[in-house]
Amino acid sequence: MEVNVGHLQNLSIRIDSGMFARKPSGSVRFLPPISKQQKLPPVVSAFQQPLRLSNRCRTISVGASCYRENISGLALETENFHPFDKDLLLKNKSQEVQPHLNGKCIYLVGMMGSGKTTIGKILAKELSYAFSDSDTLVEQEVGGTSVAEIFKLYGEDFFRDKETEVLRKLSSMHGFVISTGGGIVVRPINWKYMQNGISIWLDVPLEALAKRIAAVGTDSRPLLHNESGNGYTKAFRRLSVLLEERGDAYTNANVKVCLGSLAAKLGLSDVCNLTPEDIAIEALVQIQHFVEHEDGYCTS
Ligand SMILES: Nc1ncnc2c1ncn2[C@@H]1O[C@H](COP(=O)(O)OP(=O)(O)O)[C@@H](O)[C@H]1O
Ligand SMILES: O=C(O)C1=C[C@@H](OP(=O)(O)O)[C@@H](O)[C@H](O)C1
Repeated sequence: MEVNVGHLQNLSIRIDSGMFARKPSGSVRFLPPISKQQKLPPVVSAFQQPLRLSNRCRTISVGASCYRENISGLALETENFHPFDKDLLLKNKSQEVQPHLNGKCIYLVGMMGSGKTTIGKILAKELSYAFSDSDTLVEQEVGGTSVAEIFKLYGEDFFRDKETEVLRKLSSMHGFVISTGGGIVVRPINWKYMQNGISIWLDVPLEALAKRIAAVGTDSRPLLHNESGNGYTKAFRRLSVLLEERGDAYTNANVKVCLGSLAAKLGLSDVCNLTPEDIAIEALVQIQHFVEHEDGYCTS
């Protein structure tokens, strides 16, 4: 069997079945010569699996998951198989990155609805870290009062003070992935606390943010109240203003995961087609780059 596997930027390769070693699980691994010949670093796995119809799955005949610099993986061609084994890629990348973190906390920053909680939970699980959410910690500090109630009863400044206090406490911790509130970036002192860990900005286009928020409603997000119009329009309008105010602050993060660029890299026309796993893998790739520069270690 011979198949075409993908286009990694300008690179197009052909792989034939003689280069595969089959594993009992049904997945196959590339034998070493392929990476040497093609100067491709670790091609993590290739596999075949039965047709699964889902709007997140393209159907192809062979899946290959590979990693090359900041290209997380891709495969194309013919019929009936999932593009690549994201779970395996996620696991391998986490295992590669984890020892170099030295227990440093990971802070996810980004606008409301950017996926900090969703991606944070995946990263925590894969890195064997604990997961925490600064909004939840603030709520606990205020005797179990919800963020929306805190805003209503005590105002935003009170909330921000509590948020900073929570971050100060977290800054002495290890082994946590922390999903922060979208506005945490506005106070410079908060960046000082986050400097003890690695901060990751999830940069998501406004349209996608507004869609996600419209789908879940704005009840828990007081800064999105007081707007007229339907859910999407309300969220879009308010988020535009907030992004205008905060856009620069997010760029302080150590690492940026830009969903627009990631979708383009994976050949997807819309960021809405990116799965949380795609985004988590990209976050790990970018963390790895950051740690490499910081520590001078190299994985390839
Ligand atoms: N990659 C994604 N694709 C589609 N929906 C997502 C994605 N990431 C998060 N969501 C959804 O968007 C909403 C907001 O996500 P969440 O993780 O709570 O964001 P944040 O913590 O940044 O406010 C949730 O309903 C979540 O299920
Ligand atoms: O952007 C903001 O200022 C806020 C974001 C919210 O957190 P999420 O980003 O988790 O929704 C929460 O902290 C509060 O409603 C204020």
